[in-house]
Amino acid sequence: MTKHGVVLGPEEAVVAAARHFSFPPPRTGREPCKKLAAQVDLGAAAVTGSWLDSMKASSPRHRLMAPVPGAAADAEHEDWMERHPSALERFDALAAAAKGKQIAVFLDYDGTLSPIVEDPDRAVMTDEMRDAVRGVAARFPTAIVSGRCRDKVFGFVRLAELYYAGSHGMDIRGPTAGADHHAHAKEEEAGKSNGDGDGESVLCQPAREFLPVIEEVHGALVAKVESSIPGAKVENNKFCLSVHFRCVEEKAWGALFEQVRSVLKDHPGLRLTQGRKVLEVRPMIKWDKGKALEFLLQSLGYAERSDVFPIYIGDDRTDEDAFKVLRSRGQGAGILVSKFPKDTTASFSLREPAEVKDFLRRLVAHANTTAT
Ligand SMILES: O=P(O)(O)OC[C@H]1O[C@H](O[C@H]2O[C@H](CO)[C@@H](O)[C@H](O)[C@H]2O)[C@H](O)[C@@H](O)[C@@H]1O
Repeated sequence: MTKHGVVLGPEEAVVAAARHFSFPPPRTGREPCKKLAAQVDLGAAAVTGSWLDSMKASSPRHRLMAPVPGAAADAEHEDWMERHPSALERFDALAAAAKGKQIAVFLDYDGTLSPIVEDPDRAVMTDEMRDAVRGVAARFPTAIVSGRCRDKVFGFVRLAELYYAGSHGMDIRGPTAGADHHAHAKEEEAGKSNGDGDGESVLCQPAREFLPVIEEVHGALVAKVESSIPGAKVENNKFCLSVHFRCVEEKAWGALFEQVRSVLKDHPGLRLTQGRKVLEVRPMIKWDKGKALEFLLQSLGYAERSDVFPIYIGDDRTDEDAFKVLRSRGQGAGILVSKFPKDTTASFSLREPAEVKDFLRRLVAHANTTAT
């Protein structure tokens, strides 16, 4: 067995059974949260009002569910936690479900490995979190799957042994150092490499042809939105763009949306989606974090295997595409990072990045005690 063929340990199914916990938690049909599409097509929902509602709902202050007072809110939260239990509290059950299987770990960045902050350029990761991710990567194939430009997220994480899927999975690259579990990926690379001129080998860039239009729209958005809406910030994520409104007064959100829409109306090849206080401009291709997850599983040689246990941890609507892939494969565990009840396909929850760090450490500790 390679050091990554670690088998997670024994017995905990008994504990899970004692708690009447099924894995993954079933859909009950009583999910009360307001339905929020992970991605909303601009053309289909080109009504400022509905976008504004959606933009407000991306703020915890506005919550994602109809507001309910006091005790009712507590009951609602409890009900949500029952359907999306803490991955830390149910760690033993999770480990039991992974027993004998090859674990692979997929991690979103913002809101998962680093706390959400006002300035996107300052969303740094702590050294403790880096150590935890390093520990996981030494045990299991590990990938960062982020909306950020790949270089930028690498700049934050700085671990060469990981896979990186930047630009919402539209820019995937394998490890540049220190891993022995990448034989399959290397083979894939030979067939699919798509050099980007920087001398690095790239595994997958399905939106390459959109680079010029993304550049053009970036310039137009900076000129139009940043200059007229105080606090707005346009971030170039290479194959997609982020228009941040975290620091924009709420009364200007409608104007910001209208300006973005006016720039995009001349570019039917692009679509608009939404994240946490951010509008995301993306190529109109069928590619998202879920596709990136499938691509990575395929590259690792895991796609057809039933003894694989992918763990995906993310906090945002765009991570739902990956959670859905796990649900439809009936494999692994999706873990949503959120303090608030949200409509999600994830099976488990963690409250914040600090809990993600604890979970990753626990995963490694457990692997260390059960490794043969
Ligand atoms: O997929 P992710 O790694 O979660 O990236 C999604 C977006 O994250 C960043 O924006 C978010 O985090 C910022 C820093 O905490 C925050 O200021 C912003 O409001 C959030 O939306 C990043 O800046 C975007 O480019 C990513 O698309």
